Amino acid sequence: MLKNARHIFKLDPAREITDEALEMIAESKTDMILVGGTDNVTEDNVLNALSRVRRFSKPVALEVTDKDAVMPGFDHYFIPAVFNTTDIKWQHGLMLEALEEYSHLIDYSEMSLLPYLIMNEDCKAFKKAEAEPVTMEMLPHYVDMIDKLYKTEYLYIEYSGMYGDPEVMETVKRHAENTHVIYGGGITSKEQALEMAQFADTIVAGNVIHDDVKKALRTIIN
Ligand SMILES: CC(C)=CCC/C(C)=C/CC/C(C)=C/CC/C(C)=C/CC/C(C)=C/CC/C(C)=C/CC/C(C)=C/COP(=O)(O)OP(=O)(O)O
Ligand SMILES: O=P(O)(O)OC[C@@H](O)CO
Ligand SMILES: [Mg+2]
Repeated sequence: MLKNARHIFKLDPAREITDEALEMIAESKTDMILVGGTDNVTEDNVLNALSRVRRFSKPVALEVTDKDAVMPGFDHYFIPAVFNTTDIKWQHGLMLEALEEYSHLIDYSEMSLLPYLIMNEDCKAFKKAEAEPVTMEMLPHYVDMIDKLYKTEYLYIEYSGMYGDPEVMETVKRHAENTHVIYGGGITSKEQALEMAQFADTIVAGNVIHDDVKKALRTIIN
């Protein structure tokens, strides 16, 4: 489902969105809605987001950032793994804890690993995941490692909250030969969406749906 998506809206369950705005998002030409956020993600607000989005036919997936805020009903589940972390717990430690507790509930056919490189040093996810900066010198090595050694299905280049550097994305595109590249961060216009879509297989617009839904709709490139 993500493999065929060119454009995704990320809905933060911890942020407000009106019914009218949600309907505009869900009935738009975006390929998928991904529910996820870095903090204050709870069982209650994820359930609320799911039940509101489920009134529409748009595919909806959950990006799991808290093992206790997962529930049946999503079309797919993405499990983030931060590759530029300084603490292994953000790459697979918390995942193992979740598996230890919930393995009896897990259907692996509906879950995918979502490897992250978090580029915006000021964003919440960078701080939470105890990430370290990825320099231009190291970037090709990170991407080669993920693409050619780990051979992961996906690679998410995360600039959450700020528009990213096209030069970074051009380097990512050159080195990611097989992995499906997702770009997210600061997209608020069609021009930005088109620019990043040159380098990424999928682009994600998040905060703009909560800030200005009409602007958000203009980021759809499908
Ligand atoms: C019924 C059913 C399906 C049962 C499944 C059972 C179950 C509980 C399975 C759990 C599976 C599992 C292995 C879970 C692991 C969960 C886990 C703890 C993963 C670690 C998450 C992680 C690495 C978080 C770090 C931060 C991060 C990478 C976040 C993602 C990016 C993101 C959402 C950015 C946007 O954040 P936002 O809040 O919008 O911030 P801004 O201020 O910048 O906008
Ligand atoms: O919220 P924005 O900055 O659009 O970023 C989208 C997404 O990459 C966040 O995980
Ligand atoms: Mg956000």
